[in-house]
Amino acid sequence: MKTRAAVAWKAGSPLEIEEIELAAPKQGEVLLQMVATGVCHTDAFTLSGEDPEGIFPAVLGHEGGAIVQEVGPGVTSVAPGDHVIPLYTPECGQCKFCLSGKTNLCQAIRATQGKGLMPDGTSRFSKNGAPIYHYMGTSTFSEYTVVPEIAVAKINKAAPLDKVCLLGCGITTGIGAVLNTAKVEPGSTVAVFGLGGIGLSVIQGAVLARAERILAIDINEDKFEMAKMLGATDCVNPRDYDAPIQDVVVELTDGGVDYSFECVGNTNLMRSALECCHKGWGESVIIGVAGAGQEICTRPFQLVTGRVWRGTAFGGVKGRTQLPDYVERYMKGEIKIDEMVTYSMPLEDINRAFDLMHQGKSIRSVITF
Ligand SMILES: NC(=O)C1=CN([C@@H]2O[C@H](COP(=O)(O)OP(=O)(O)OC[C@H]3O[C@@H](n4cnc5c(N)ncnc54)[C@H](OP(=O)(O)O)[C@@H]3O)[C@@H](O)[C@H]2O)C=CC1
Ligand SMILES: N[C@@H](CCC(=O)N[C@@H](CSC=O)C(=O)NCC(=O)O)C(=O)O
Ligand SMILES: [Zn+2]
Ligand SMILES: [Zn+2]
Repeated sequence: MKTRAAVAWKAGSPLEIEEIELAAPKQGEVLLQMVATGVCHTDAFTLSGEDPEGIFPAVLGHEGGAIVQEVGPGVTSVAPGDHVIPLYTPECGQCKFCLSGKTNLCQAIRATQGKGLMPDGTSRFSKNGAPIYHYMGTSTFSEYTVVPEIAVAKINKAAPLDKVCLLGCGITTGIGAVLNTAKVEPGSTVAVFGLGGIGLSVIQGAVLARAERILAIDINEDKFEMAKMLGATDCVNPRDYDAPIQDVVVELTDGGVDYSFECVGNTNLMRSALECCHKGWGESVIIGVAGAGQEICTRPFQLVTGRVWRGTAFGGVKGRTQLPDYVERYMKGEIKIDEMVTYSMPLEDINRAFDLMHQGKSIRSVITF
């Protein structure tokens, strides 16, 4: 069949909207009709050429809300008409990682996913006979996409797909980082570095965890209003101070925070986030994704004296078993999504969504098909 998609032909160039070919789902795969997709900073990161796994041409996008159109042979857990969120972190339930009880990082199809291919080692997308690669196993910047069955979470049909698509990455990642990865306790002091879709969702998570103090840190003060609305108790712009931001936070919090979260992808900020943690017990969670060749550093003494450095992907959330409940919590008003949608636009305008993100003017843009 044909599908209208935003194709990333090469790194650093705008996406091009065009009709491309999409082959039918094979064994264990499903064909999805995309209803909406968010645009996450990770899409921009890969498009920029900084992602060591970036491969072109590709159909990017990983924050989708979709309807199952057709299922391939052997698919039993979803049927045409089901509403789903595609998962870039699948859940097979059978691999060593899924069975460990220690991680959400299912590895059943990770090798082929990282090469832009379906589990059988081929792509379903093509143009004039030449392959176009998948992205993160989801490729949501297309009216139709094919994904593995283990990479969809079936959700409540009553949920608006143009909102809950954001649970496909940003909002779940931020909330999950607090609840699953850091396991923030009531009464804690939390610092959040970077107030985009991820950082603001960390604030939501911190509120759900009943943190007492939540410091929201960003160089773009336009983000402070939303941070306060979501529950931040203090907003801090590092540019207002001469001292390094970690020293400022330590001073403001009587020795440092219990938990910090880096939500930018800046390795200097990752160091600041670690070093603003309280001696003896403070824990810092890296969420931001940094480019090829970049490395983190700190004095080992920071860890010797009890600070802990962690990282998280998709907030440690197991998509097929846990994401449907995130949707229910949104439906009950416990998780805020509508407020995070700054712009909605058709696929034709998707490059504007990237521009708005780079200009710091959007939390999330949602593309509707
Ligand atoms: N680990 C995971 O599973 C996931 C990781 N990510 C990663 O998380 C990061 C954040 O994503 P997202 O929220 O979508 O990105 P956004 O671009 O929406 O938000 C980043 C925010 O950080 C601000 N910022 C930039 N530099 C600094 C600085 N030096 N100090 C403080 N704030 C700063 C930006 O300001 P401005 O407005 O001026 O740009 C912006 O407000 C990205 O690296 C993304 O790739 C995303 C999803 C999942
Ligand atoms: N491919 C990159 C790193 C990209 C990355 O870390 N992705 C996150 C999700 S970011 C979502 O917006 C992730 O899930 N990582 C775990 C994984 O297995 O990819 C690189 O090679 O550095
Ligand atoms: Zn993302
Ligand atoms: Zn698995």
